[in-house]
Amino acid sequence: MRHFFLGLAPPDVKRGRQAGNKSPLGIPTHHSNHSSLASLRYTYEDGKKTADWLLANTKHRPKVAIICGSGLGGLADLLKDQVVFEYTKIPQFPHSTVAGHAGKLVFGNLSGKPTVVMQGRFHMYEGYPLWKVTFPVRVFSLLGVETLIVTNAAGGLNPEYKVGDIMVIRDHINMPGFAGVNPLVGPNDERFGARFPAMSDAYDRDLRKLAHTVASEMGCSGSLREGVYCSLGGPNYETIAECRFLQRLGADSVGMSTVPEVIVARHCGMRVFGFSLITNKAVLDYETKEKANHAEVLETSRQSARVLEKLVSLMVQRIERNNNVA
Ligand SMILES: O=P(O)(O)O[C@@H]1C[C@H](O)[C@@H](CO)O1
Ligand SMILES: Nc1nc2[nH]cnc2c(=O)[nH]1
Repeated sequence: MRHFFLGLAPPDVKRGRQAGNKSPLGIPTHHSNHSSLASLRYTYEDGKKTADWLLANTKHRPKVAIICGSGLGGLADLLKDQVVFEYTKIPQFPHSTVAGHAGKLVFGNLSGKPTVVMQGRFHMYEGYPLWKVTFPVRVFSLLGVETLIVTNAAGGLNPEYKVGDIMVIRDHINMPGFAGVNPLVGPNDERFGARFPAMSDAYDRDLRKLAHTVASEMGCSGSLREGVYCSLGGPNYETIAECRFLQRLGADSVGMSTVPEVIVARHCGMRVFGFSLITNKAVLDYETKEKANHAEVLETSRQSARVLEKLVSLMVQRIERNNNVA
């Protein structure tokens, strides 16, 4: 295993056409108007610079990328012939700030397939704008990744779901998107994708089918669900009224991530598959004393991670080049 501690100070993010004061996360603290905010983003060239740096520092050429949810980073340990980069050492990469997100990018072979795994993702509630949250996905696309697998820890809204169940994501509800909070807001660079991408087929049908096949071969189809994931901004967990509202909207699980990554991946033509691990039941009853908390989320992830890891690695084994499933 090789670790990179090259001591490179991450170069400054492009600030569009605007200079200004910045917070420690590189987020501007003063904006003159909305349009200067919209032009503040990584450019295609920024993504290329980071991708080229990674390609120069590893011989791996991944076709599959996996983003690990809270407490689910153990998946990266299954990779053979690892090359590990700390996020803090990768030019322009944001840094992880949440417990259960190690902040490492791991390249290697998973089930014999060249794969890159994010041990830790970025969330809007950490103070990152969505163009930063989703930067790694564009870097993956520039690395040549064709398939993105996302995992997350989520609250179960569907009354049938139990803690420890794994939900194949069939579809999502982008709650912040209803208010215009979307990673694709701002000038569109056609080199990544079209101005108005469709999202009706965001989660690949063949990969969803494959997940059910693999789960039944593993003998765990009883705890495999399929449903709709709803993403909120966080960081607070939901009120009871919000949980009831989301249930009525048709959401089966609720979390604080994933959707921006999926939107950006679909925008640049990647095939997407996702799992929610149901780490806690959403609180729907005013009489209960139960409350969601991150320690419980991490503990459930720890207990159920092995099954999810096996599911993912068996699925990767069957993903062929050019988006086929073996
Ligand atoms: O990164 P994910 O979506 O797995 O993490 C979830 C959402 C919050 O970050 C955290 C709350 O417990 O878990
Ligand atoms: N928003 C939200 N995110 C979660 N992540 C894990 N559990 C939950 C939850 O109940 N709500």
